[in-house]
Amino acid sequence: MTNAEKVAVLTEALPFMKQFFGKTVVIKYGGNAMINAALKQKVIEDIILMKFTGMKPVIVHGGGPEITAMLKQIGKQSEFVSGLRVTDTETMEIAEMVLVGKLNTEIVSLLNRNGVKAVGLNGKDANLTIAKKHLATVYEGTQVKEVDIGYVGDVIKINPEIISALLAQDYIPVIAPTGVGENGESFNINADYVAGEIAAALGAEKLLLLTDVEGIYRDYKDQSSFISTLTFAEATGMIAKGSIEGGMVPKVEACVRALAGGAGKTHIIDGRLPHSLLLEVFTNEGIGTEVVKTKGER
Ligand SMILES: Nc1ncnc2c1ncn2[C@@H]1O[C@H](COP(=O)(O)OP(=O)(O)O)[C@@H](O)[C@H]1O
Ligand SMILES: CC(=O)N[C@@H](CCC(=O)OP(=O)(O)O)C(=O)O
Repeated sequence: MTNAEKVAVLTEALPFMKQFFGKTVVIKYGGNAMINAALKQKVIEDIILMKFTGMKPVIVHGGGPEITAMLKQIGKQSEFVSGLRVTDTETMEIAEMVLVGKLNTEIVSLLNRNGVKAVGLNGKDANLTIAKKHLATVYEGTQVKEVDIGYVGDVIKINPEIISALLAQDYIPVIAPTGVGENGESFNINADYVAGEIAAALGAEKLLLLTDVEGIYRDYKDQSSFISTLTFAEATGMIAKGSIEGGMVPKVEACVRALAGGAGKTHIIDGRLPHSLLLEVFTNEGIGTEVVKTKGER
């Protein structure tokens, strides 16, 4: 790279550094970018760079594949209904061990070893994520049924004071996707939903969801149908039509929820691409699919 090119990269980043200085950015970290060690290090580096350029990153992490692997080790098969893990008492215990005990502390430790101050939280800390039982919607022919899938939770309230207190003191909060019920019971919540609710509760400038595809496709089977900007209304329409399926549904719903709750902009980006966070935040083109209230904002 020539000196002129190096300067161009830095000057291109400057307006974004100004725009996001002091602003809260929620990052949902999961999927492939979390399993692969080399990618993990790059995500951590990006978050640290974002922090040192003045942003206030908040991390919400997943860990679905790791929960599945741990359940397999104890001889338990994972079962999903409408993309959500059927969670009996034993599964809940394992999910909490993996998400809170293992993955949350791993991410916190990686950040701390790289020069920032990170603090781990789960839904029970300071009553951060209040939840109630989620009933899964299942379609059988023309019939729609609601099914009890155990300790799977819907967020009913986020108490963001602990996050705000940590951000004010320069810490990076790292949040595991569990919730607490009215009787103190634990709930397993899809991490995308937790990220969407947290972005809404904080009125975050941005919600960035890392995934294992480039972004959203109008038709998932047709790679040329990639969409770079989608409005709130278009996204809701695509879910209703069934053009967004499986693991992408909670992501898009999380974007819609975050925007409805007051977040600025939301992005679904490719976690397989090294430094995808930096490319999204600090370049004119950005990457991935942005889901926005109305077209034309930046
Ligand atoms: N319209 C769509 N555009 C892009 N991906 C889609 C679409 N519909 C369904 N998908 C699926 O959603 C998946 C992303 O969800 P998931 O695998 O749960 O992500 P992660 O593990 O990163 O949280 C993609 O790999 C893809 O198979
Ligand atoms: C209810 C439910 O399905 N919870 C998820 C929580 C973890 C998660 O969401 O992890 P990813 O973001 O890596 O998929 C699960 O048990 O897998």
